[in-house]
Amino acid sequence: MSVDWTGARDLAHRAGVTARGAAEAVPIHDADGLVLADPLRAGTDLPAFATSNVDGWAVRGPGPWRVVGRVLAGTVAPPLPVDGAGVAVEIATGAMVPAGTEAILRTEESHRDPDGRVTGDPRPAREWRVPGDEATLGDQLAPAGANVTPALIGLAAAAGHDTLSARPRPRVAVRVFGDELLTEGPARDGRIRDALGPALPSWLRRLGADPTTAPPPIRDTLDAHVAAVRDALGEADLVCTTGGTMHGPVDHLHPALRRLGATYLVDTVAVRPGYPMLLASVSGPDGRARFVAGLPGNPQSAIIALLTLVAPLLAGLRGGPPPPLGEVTLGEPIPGRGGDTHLSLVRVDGPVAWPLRHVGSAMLRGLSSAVGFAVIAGGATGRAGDTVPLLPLPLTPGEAPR
Ligand SMILES: Nc1nc2c(c(=O)[nH]1)N[C@H]1C(S)=C(S)[C@@H](COP(=O)(O)OP(=O)(O)OC[C@H]3O[C@@H](n4cnc5c(N)ncnc54)[C@H](O)[C@@H]3O)O[C@H]1N2
Ligand code: MOO
Repeated sequence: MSVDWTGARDLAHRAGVTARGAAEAVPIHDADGLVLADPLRAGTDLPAFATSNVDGWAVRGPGPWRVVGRVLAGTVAPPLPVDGAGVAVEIATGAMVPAGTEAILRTEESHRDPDGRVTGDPRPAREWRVPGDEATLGDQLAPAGANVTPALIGLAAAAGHDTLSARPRPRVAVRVFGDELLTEGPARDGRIRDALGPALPSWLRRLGADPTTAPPPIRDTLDAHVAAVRDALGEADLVCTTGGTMHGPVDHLHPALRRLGATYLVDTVAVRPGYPMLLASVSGPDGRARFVAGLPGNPQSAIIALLTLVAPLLAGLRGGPPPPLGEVTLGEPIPGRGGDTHLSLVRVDGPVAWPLRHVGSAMLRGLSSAVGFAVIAGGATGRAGDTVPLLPLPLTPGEAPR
């Protein structure tokens, strides 16, 4: 039974949330691209101690000030002594401000008298930071569910953390079905190049997964399919298969899933292209669910299945929200596909989306110059000027074709 396209995305995300593993303490150096499982809290006050913003003189009492020492960054500053006359210590940017400091005079705005004493007019504004200026111990710096970005890694380090609470990237195995597939050279003798095996790991990495290396295409026999999926389930949280989702003479995915005792979560989606996609779960040896995503063999349909089922599932497994949709205004009409959702490859120019050519489900040429798919809901038709959702391709900034 087909589910509608929005329902399929929701279902896949919820399946991921339900099956996600426990959070781990991941070293901050390995945490780039993960999702925070717990809020990030300040492990110290920031700054942790009163810290000079400038190179200069920390002074106490009236000037001219007698120099009584020097304090560099990385040391503990003794308090400034009380003296009838004024005293100063030379201070470096980043150094601890001695207790008793009343002002810091910048080096370039100070003078040394012939007797060595310091004179000058400190600026009225405080030239140092005090604990709590940026954060107080225990303050929430980022919520659970935040993406671990380079900026967040730096903040976590500054706030005293060696590890971050996150789930490791889901491991994904790819298995490509089809006796017609070549792994090198041009199409020949009725055979064509495997266009999915080489591309899927790169898409999967951009979706936050850790793809394992795909073996050569699997032979078109039921036994080979069962063995391939069983073997892949042993090494991964999710197995993405390609091809064999229909019921043709050598389409073996459904019988293989039956043999493996899989439970269907989604079996066909009311979307074009991509209709025969599926998502099933299999209980792993540890009792935790493992998943099989059946991506159709037509290459563009496979990418649609990846974005419809695999991306939300991975987001759920990683502890993140469902992947968000954008919004675009259609520059040209895009027909509907009857009761099915139509995903139409587009490029965008500002807020306006333009449909592309070469967008048949067996083609990849349109995909390679697209930023995503305009979503024309089932029963609707897209008119020029209509605002519709955009399903973006998971491209890193700067990668989007212009
Ligand atoms: N009688 C019907 N036939 C088909 C229907 C239908 O409704 N009734 N639906 C079509 C749709 S929609 C799709 S999509 C495909 C899905 O097919 P499968 O998932 O079973 O995939 P295959 O039959 O193995 O391959 C389809 C097509 O894609 C090529 N292919 C497969 N793998 C790759 C790859 N890794 N790289 C490049 N190209 C690949 C394969 O050679 C076929 O041309 O079914 C339609 N049929
Ligand atoms: O998924 Mo099929 O590509 O609708 O042609």
